[in-house]
Amino acid sequence: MTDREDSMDDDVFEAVEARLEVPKDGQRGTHSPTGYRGYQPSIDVINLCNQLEDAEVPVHKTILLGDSGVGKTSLLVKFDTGKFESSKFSATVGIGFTTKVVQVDDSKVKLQIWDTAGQERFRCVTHAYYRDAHALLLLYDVTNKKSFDNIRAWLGEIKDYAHDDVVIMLLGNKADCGSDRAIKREEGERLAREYRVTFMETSAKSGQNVELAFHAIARDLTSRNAANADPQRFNVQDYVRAQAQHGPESPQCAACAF
Ligand SMILES: Nc1nc2c(ncn2[C@@H]2O[C@H](COP(=O)(O)OP(=O)(O)OP(=O)(O)O)[C@@H](O)[C@H]2O)c(=O)[nH]1
Repeated sequence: MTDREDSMDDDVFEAVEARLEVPKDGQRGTHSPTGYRGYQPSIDVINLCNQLEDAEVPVHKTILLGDSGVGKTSLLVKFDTGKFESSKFSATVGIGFTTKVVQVDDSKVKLQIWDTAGQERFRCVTHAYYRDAHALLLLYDVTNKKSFDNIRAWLGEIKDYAHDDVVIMLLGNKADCGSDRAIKREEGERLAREYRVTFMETSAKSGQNVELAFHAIARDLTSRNAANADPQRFNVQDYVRAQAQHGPESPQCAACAF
């Protein structure tokens, strides 16, 4: 997972990194007398190769949604960089994206992940992006009851603005906040069951289930694209349950699916 494209300019959404190693100081290797051993292509050739390679990787648009402060940006940053910065809370303004390449079995899948502003005043901007979304990660904060109560309203908006077949995953974030917890895991499970969406608790701080959430989405979207070719269709809920049981994370961190 080395390729990142971004539309934001803070330290998280950095510039694109070249995936092929570019010679230092712009120096190029020279032709070897016995062939091309040691030859280094120019940066233009490297960029062209990257573009051609990119064109073959399917892109899935995924959007992070939920009230302001639930941890959408933090979750994305954790997935993208592995870092969490608790001291830094500046509300997202508008919308921006970053791109991550995820390995699904033998193939690569590109998740174009859009981070939206949770604040009400940006809703009309973000609605426009729902329409062509393939997947939606809907977050609430397990320490904030209001953010949980608002999930029904978010699901209503999704019904109004997104495609009927959009993949939805409900995430109860900040699962690391033991004593401050206001919403039990069972309440999240119940809500997810009611709306027939996959559910798990996450923590952008500890990293709990962060990789699993995005990888499950990538797998589900890949299998939906290949649905005609694969009669044994992938079931995201079974996958999440199996990963939670046998994955590297502890039982308390388990994900649930319905
Ligand atoms: N303890 C803990 N704090 C978290 C977690 N995720 C986010 N936070 C903190 O919660 C605050 C809000 O996080 P953001 O990621 O900015 O929230 P957001 O949903 O992107 O907010 P908007 O941009 O306004 O929509 C920050 O202070 C984060 O450090 C988590 O998993 N655990």
